[in-house]
Amino acid sequence: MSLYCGIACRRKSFWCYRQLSTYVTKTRYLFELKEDDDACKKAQQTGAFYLFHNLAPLLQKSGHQYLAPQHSLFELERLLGKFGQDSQRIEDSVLIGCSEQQEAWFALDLGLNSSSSINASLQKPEVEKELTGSFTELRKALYQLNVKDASLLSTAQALLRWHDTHQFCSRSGQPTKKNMAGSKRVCSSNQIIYYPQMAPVVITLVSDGTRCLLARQSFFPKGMYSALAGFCDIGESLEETVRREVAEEVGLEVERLHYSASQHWPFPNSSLMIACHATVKPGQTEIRLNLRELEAAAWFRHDEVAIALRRNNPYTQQQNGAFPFWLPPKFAIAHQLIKEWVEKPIRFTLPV
Ligand SMILES: NC(=O)c1ccc[n+]([C@@H]2O[C@H](COP(=O)([O-])OP(=O)(O)OC[C@H]3O[C@@H](n4cnc5c(N)ncnc54)[C@H](O)[C@@H]3O)[C@@H](O)[C@H]2O)c1
Ligand SMILES: [Mg+2]
Repeated sequence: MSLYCGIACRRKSFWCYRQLSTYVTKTRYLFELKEDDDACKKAQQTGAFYLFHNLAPLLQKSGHQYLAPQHSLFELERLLGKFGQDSQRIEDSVLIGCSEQQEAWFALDLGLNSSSSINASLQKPEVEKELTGSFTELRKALYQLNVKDASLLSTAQALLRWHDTHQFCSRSGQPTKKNMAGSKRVCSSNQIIYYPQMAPVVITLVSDGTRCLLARQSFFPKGMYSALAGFCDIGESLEETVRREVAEEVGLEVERLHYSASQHWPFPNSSLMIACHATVKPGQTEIRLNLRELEAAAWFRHDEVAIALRRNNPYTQQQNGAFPFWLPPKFAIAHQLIKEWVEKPIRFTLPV
């Protein structure tokens, strides 16, 4: 950014935004709303609100799809008034993004206990009737939302859950207060700042060159297999987590690693999934299953996996009572990782 633009920015003139790309302008606008409560409150005037009830988003069915309706501040104030709630409750909303035209997007949960208003939570059936929608479990609806809404509602649910479970300071026990945007909470007595956290999880597709290793946990739907996954322990690098988790879960030693992609995964809490491919030492492919962690694990041939990728889950039981194996849905990073292995040879770069 040129000096002139830098000086102009300090005067917050429009000119400096004109030189920046839309994405940079949008990112800086969101940064400003997180840092400046007054700017964030002002943005609510022209913003759009996504509503939740006990972490379930308000959705409307449209054919096989779900739509996520937005509500203006005026509509929200009218709704709260209709149910005898003061508009103070809107202070519980969290900033979750904005449009390219800098229309800020917020999420507000009408079912969780409010820390800003004395009123009780709103009753779900009445609100659903008024808004002609239904508060739907996100995990069920995720398959039928468009990519933008799925990502936005996942972020919103994670942030709303985080605020609901971090109402008090873990050191003083005193109440914490969120800033207008909901990007942090501060302890009212010792000023400790708490930031929303995601737990890093590695998800690894281990291969021996021709086959890949898939596993299932006992609570997986019948027949579903996925890549190995595990939370990073404190102090570990990602490479160390991959090595440990594969050794822990299937008793194998990985030797090379290739980073693939990452994904925010809101279930059951907020995880940051970091997806990698890994290879095992040739000839050292005997699986020694850790039954504490997994129900089953096996090597699968390329052709078997390619067929399973095309199978819609959940697959119906066969005559012999078996469930042919199937894979996580397309929006799960496990599916993308497995699809990547099927479709193109992986160039392993990192030694583990
Ligand atoms: N998006 C996807 O494609 C995909 C695929 C597989 C798993 N996952 C997710 O990855 C996560 C980890 O999978 P896993 O269960 O095999 O992990 P895992 O193998 O580490 O086993 C889970 C255990 O890890 C311990 N643990 C350590 N840190 C934890 C933390 N921060 N939160 C919760 N438990 C913690 C707990 O004892 C827990 O029982 C799960 O939340 C799962 O939903 C996502
Ligand atoms: Mg695991």
